[in-house]
Amino acid sequence: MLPVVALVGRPNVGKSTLFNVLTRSRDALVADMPGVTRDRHYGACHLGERPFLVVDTGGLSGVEETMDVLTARQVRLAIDEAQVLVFVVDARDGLLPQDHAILAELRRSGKPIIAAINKTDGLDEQAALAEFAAFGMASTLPISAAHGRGTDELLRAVLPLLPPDEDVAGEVATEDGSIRVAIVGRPNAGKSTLINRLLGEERLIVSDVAGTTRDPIRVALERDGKRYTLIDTAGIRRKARVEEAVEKFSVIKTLQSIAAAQVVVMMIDARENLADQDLTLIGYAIDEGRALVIALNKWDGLDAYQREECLRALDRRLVFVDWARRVHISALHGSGLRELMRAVVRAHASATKELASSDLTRTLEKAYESYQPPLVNGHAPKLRFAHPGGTNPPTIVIHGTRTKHIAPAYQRYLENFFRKRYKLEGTPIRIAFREGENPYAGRKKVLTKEQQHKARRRLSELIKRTR
Ligand SMILES: Nc1nc2c(ncn2[C@@H]2O[C@H](COP(=O)(O)OP(=O)(O)OP(=O)(O)O)[C@@H](O)[C@H]2O)c(=O)[nH]1
Ligand SMILES: Nc1nc2c(ncn2[C@@H]2O[C@H](COP(=O)(O)OP(=O)(O)OP(=O)(O)O)[C@@H](O)[C@H]2O)c(=O)[nH]1
Repeated sequence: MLPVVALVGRPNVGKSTLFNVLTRSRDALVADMPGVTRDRHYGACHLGERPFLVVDTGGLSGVEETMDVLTARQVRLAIDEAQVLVFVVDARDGLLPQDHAILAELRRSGKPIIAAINKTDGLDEQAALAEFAAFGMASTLPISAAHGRGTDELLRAVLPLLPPDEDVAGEVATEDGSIRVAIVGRPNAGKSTLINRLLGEERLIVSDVAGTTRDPIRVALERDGKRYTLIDTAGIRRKARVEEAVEKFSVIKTLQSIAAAQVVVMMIDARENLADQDLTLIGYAIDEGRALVIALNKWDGLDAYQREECLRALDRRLVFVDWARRVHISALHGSGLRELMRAVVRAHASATKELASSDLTRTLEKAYESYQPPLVNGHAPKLRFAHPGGTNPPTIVIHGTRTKHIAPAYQRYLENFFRKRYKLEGTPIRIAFREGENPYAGRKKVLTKEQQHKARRRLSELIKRTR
């Protein structure tokens, strides 16, 4: 499972800024729960050699009476869930009594703590550090989250503290050739019911009480000659009650399951409206490059009008994942499951499809010929070669000039072109542009068609050898 690093500190010390640097996200993943005063952010950090989940806890005030009790409890749960705590303080404010109170609390957890002294830009670093020496901590690092300074050092300090990678189920699953499937969705969407159905036995306990499935459970499944490893997760709780604390908890589990899977089955209760959380989860799965199938569950209880309304609403809100197959199922009665698993297999096949350089380049040429990117200062960006950059998700590396100026709309056009050509259903596609790394770079000479062809072949051989 992805290890978890929690950012904790007073409000306004720069946790969100640091979070954005670590996750490189423009739009942080916000788990918005009704009745929760402060949102928490979750995101994956892929900067080091090992990815981890970052949780921006939203802040402890250190003064119990003045703060929302619920918020404090959620921060504590994040602390419980994390393997490493990054304690963020503000060098400009100096050391405040609240900082001491928060640190005392972090220490009670017994987890490794790194103190990040933020906003040291424009300050004398040594003087800033000296003040916080009173913490008596081994790992105290000056950073400037806003300027991205010191964050590499922070990563270097965090990585050795992460638990060893023990995603055994994941490895075994890869070895035995099974498809790792995460079944995610809000509480009561029917995740456990679906798994029980697929397995044909009451292996998991299903209950009407939201929140019966606490931990990710992995189960092997063989069906129609295909092998799967199913990952069931706790749903994201919505009840504004005592269990709310557990709600936040499970966001982490859900994200860990998505990270461990190859295909995500997003379960949506067709009797309920699509919630922002559903979209948030889909967005996270796409960001992580996971293949995706959308299962509209509880289709059994709907009349024709309700079905139509449901589909219309989905069409409107899920345009950004129009490549993901939607399957209507009834986990309870077992209908639609064959189609669901077929969609999973197809999505997995697309996500892991091997694409050939020569063919990719030909497709790129076709795409470029039929529609060219708009001119930049009177020059058209040139796209010359394409080669595969990896699978799950399929990644296509395109070499050319002025690629920095290619608009997102054109990138989407290319994505769609490649998607159609290779029939990539159910998986996101990544396109990466590279400047000046092609064999023509620096050459003035205009090559003939035949020379171009030769050079392209040489390039693809080179790529094959270096991969
Ligand atoms: N000078 C300077 N300002 C910073 C730095 N990091 C963050 N800030 C500023 O500090 C303010 C608070 O930053 P946030 O990232 O929102 O702080 P936070 O801890 O997430 O705050 P809460 O969301 O209230 O808990 C913003 O105005 C940031 O621009 C830094 O490295 N240097
Ligand atoms: N009518 C109908 N009810 C269903 C269907 N699938 C599940 N349910 C019911 O929905 C309720 C919740 O199902 P669960 O499988 O426990 O849902 P879950 O997503 O695992 O829920 P959590 O454990 O809270 O995360 C149960 O009462 C199920 O019987 C379905 O296809 N049709």
